[in-house]
Amino acid sequence: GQKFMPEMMDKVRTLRKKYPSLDIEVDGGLGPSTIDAATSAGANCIVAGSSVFGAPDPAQVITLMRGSVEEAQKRS
Ligand SMILES: O=C(CO)[C@H](O)[C@H](O)COP(=O)(O)O
Repeated sequence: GQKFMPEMMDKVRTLRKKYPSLDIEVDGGLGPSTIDAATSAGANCIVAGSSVFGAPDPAQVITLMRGSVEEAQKRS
């Protein structure tokens, strides 16, 4: 898959500030090591391929990423 692009998170942050209830999707390179950067910038729709399908326990990775979205929403 596409590598995570941290430099795009400013764009996500700007959109989130302007549109508090918009669905903002990030796709590419998302997994346990990158999810918090995306969700704290304001992403709430997460597309993930390799980190889920390549995991020994896919459900655990999904739960972790969902938790990251929820935690970021609580902080906002
Ligand atoms: O559907 C896709 C491409 O068609 C996604 O971009 C892809 O599955 C993302 O993969 P990864 O999480 O491994 O970067």
